[in-house]
Amino acid sequence: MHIRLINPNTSAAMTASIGAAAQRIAAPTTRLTAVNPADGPESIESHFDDAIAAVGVCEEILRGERDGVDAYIIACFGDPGLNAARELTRAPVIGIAQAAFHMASLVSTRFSVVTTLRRTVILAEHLLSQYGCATLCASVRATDIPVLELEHNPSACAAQLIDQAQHARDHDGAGAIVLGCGGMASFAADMQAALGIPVIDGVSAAVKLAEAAVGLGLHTSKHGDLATPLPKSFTGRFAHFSRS
Ligand SMILES: O=C(O)C[C@H]1NC(=O)NC1=O
Repeated sequence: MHIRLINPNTSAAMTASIGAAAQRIAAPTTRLTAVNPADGPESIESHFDDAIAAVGVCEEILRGERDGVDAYIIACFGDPGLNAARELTRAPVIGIAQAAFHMASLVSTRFSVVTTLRRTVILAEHLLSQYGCATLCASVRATDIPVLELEHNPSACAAQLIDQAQHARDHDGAGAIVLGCGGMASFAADMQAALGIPVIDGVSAAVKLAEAAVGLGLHTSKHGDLATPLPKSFTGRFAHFSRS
């Protein structure tokens, strides 16, 4: 099967690290390709960034349809454009936040999210509610690490992530930790060894869930709200989205 990872930000270095993390966990028979839009935010750390990034996600889905992709992963913790992307394909589309929350719920009764900037906490809280996981989440803790700092200064970032995860484990009642960024994938194994509790990276969780969905012969439902969008004209910079 062919799984396409879409890093919705335009950081090529983060796309490469996401692809490498996915490759470490994918089945030998799974072909992985990792891409990012040419246009859009270099990192996604706000509602505005999220909205702009969703357009690039949809463009990458349309490219993937031409490439015969079997499943897609939206490798940004805000899951930008997730349901819009699902309208554009019959293939499963897995968001790393949704994947991580559900994977954490299989190995703990309460988990905490450790994420980047404080202002993104509400994005995670909105997704927890949207996915029906809010009652399973003990806390969402911010490290105030800017997303791209994960690439630039990993050792300092690892220390801050561990510190917040230890507080979540010792004071919030978390039995597991969800990493709140696609760029944190490479930290999961060391953090799990240091903390002694499950640490879930959404990229890895999404790869295994995508493999499972394809293996089960599941497709995105085209009945109701995720049906292919109705034919309509788009103008100007979005003209390429027009469908007859
Ligand atoms: O929401 C965040 O802070 C993390 C999110 N932003 C990004 O550019 N990739 C991510 O996974």
